Amino acid sequence: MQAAMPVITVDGPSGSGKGTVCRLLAETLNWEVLDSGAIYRVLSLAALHHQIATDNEEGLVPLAANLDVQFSIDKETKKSKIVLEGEDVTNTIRNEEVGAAASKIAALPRVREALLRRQRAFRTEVGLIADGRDMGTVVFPDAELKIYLTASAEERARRRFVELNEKGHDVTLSGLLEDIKARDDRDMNRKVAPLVPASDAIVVDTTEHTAEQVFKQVMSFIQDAIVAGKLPKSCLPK
Ligand SMILES: Nc1ncnc2c1ncn2[C@@H]1O[C@H](COP(=O)(O)OP(=O)(O)OP(=O)(O)O)[C@@H](O)[C@H]1O
Ligand SMILES: Nc1ccn([C@H]2C[C@H](O)[C@@H](COP(=O)(O)O)O2)c(=O)n1
Repeated sequence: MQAAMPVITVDGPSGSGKGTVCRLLAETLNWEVLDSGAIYRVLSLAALHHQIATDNEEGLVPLAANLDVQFSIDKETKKSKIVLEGEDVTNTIRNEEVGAAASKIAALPRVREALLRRQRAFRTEVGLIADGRDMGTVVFPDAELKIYLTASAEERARRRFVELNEKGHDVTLSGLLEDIKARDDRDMNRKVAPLVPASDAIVVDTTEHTAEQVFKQVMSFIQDAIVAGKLPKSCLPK
């Protein structure tokens, strides 16, 4: 039987820099990425399209189990592309309303259960970088390396403010801080798979560090894991 491919999990609250670090890691190691938040976001958009409320677990479970979504990498731009029921939703799923709805849907135990197999299926031919909230605790408890990124809520709101301002969105820092705190509260205090560091995760507070510094730090943890025999030396670029 073929051995399971190695997994590095990167969990943490919204705006802690998971997506940024995961993209850099995947490029460097030439591994696949599972953006599990995108799956919850796509489901919340599908629920909106099908007029299913975010607290209607009965209605959401079959939608989650049969979600017609494709994740791919655009060959020219090298950016990820997400198609839901034939519609390109790559940008639509990134807005704050969809994020908040995703966080509500994600609190429903049977919805999470229905999405488990789809997430685990990302562990295929090469190594996997898994980005989310419960990657190290529930989805890949046997991951070779687990990272938990965090940062103060104020810094995370500031980062989001800069990002959305650059994209021309009309947002306020105080509004974003409120949204981030509400999302933290829901994600950290739900009954199933709450956002907590796995007991064997390395916790990195990124508040005072640039994305490049955080990436370098995580690369040093990968080096340590190789020395400890947890990750194969072949995972590093020649
Ligand atoms: N260490 C950092 N310092 C400053 N800005 C950062 C840092 N890491 C990421 N950013 C910026 O902060 C914003 C949020 O980062 P990112 O999307 O990677 O966070 P995330 O944890 O994946 O959030 P979410 O869970 O909501 O998807 C982006 O604009 C990104 O460029
Ligand atoms: N593994 C995951 C990933 C995401 N969620 C939920 C909770 C988040 O607030 C929401 C959106 O995630 P984001 O794209 O901002 O990372 O989805 C979860 O519960 N478990």
